[in-house]
Amino acid sequence: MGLEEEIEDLREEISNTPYNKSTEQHIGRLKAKLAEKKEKLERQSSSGGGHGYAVEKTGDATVGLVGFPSVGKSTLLNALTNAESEVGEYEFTTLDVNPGMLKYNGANIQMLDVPGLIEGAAGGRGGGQEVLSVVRTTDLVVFLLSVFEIQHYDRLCEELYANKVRLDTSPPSLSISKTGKGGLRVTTTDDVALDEGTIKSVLREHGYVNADVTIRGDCTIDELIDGIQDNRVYLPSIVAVNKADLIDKDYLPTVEENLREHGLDPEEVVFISAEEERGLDALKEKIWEALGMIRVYMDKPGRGVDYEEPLVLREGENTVDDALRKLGGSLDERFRFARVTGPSAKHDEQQVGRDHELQDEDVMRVVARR
Ligand SMILES: Nc1nc2c(ncn2[C@@H]2O[C@H](COP(=O)(O)OP(=O)(O)OP(=O)(O)O)[C@@H](O)[C@H]2O)c(=O)[nH]1
Repeated sequence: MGLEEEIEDLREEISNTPYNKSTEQHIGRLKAKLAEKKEKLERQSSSGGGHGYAVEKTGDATVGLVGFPSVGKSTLLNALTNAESEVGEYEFTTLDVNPGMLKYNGANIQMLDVPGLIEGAAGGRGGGQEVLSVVRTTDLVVFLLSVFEIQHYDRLCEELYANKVRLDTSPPSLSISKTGKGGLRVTTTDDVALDEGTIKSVLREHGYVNADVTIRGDCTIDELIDGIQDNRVYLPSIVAVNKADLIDKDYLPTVEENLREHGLDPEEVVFISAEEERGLDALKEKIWEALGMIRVYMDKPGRGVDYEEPLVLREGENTVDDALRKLGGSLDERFRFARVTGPSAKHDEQQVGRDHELQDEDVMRVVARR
């Protein structure tokens, strides 16, 4: 039996087995087997080369624009990114991915129009796999849906999931250290609902015989497998609904209902018209927030505060130390302390060290040795 057939058989068995406490361990083993075989198949099919796009990332962050053909991706990209702006030199192995630079709040946000994300893309048909691999390198996924085709959202999510992109969730807290003997020793926090037997059988299918394993926080079998295989990408996502100009007020409740049916909150999506350039400010703001971007205005000796070109940081990389690294030059070595005024400061001109976490719209002056 070939790998593909084995995968099909496993899929069928999983879907035919009811999930309950008594079958959990069995399902765990099947799912782990399936995941391993899928990995193997992927390794085989990718060994022919030609995999992956070379996308040169540039700017403060990169956004992948994902949607079905003709939803208006190119129109939106043109509307959001300034054609005159310096887009820079990009090296693409093909021209299928169109880059553009969105300038917002002083930040340069690289936008990649990712076309060709079509049915079966994650299965490797139609070259979609390479395109999907571009999405894995971005910092944020922006789904673009047509106001008439909200249902496409499910399909897009499935394609990304199959390509190991996990949206709006974090990896399971899992640590595995191999030991020489003693079998599998599993420690979990109280909130972990998975059975120890299930956890062990999933680990065994992945080749672990002797190991100390700790899991903190509840997770599903699939999330556990994600954590063990350790090659998933975790990204935030937002949804924009395009062609809003084509509907009138009476149709809006229908769209909202469709959104809810597909697990989307109408309050959270951004309605836009790329063609008429409406709703774009709200979309830019949403992108900014989802990327967790932070502006720091530098107070430069003798030149005052530069409000035009802030230093742009991201949440999680927003300490004074991160700022120094991004500023470059010798400032890092000569740093003595910084003075910060703004949201992160207890008072104006607060003296802070390298560990201080900056917030959006702080003003910072670096005091350095000469
Ligand atoms: N009415 C209306 N039409 C739009 C809007 N945005 C895009 N269109 C139209 O929809 C069609 C497809 O737009 P594109 O921007 O080429 O779509 P795309 O997603 O880039 O399509 P592919 O290149 O096939 O992936 C064009 O005829 C656009 O003029 C919109 O907001 N309102």
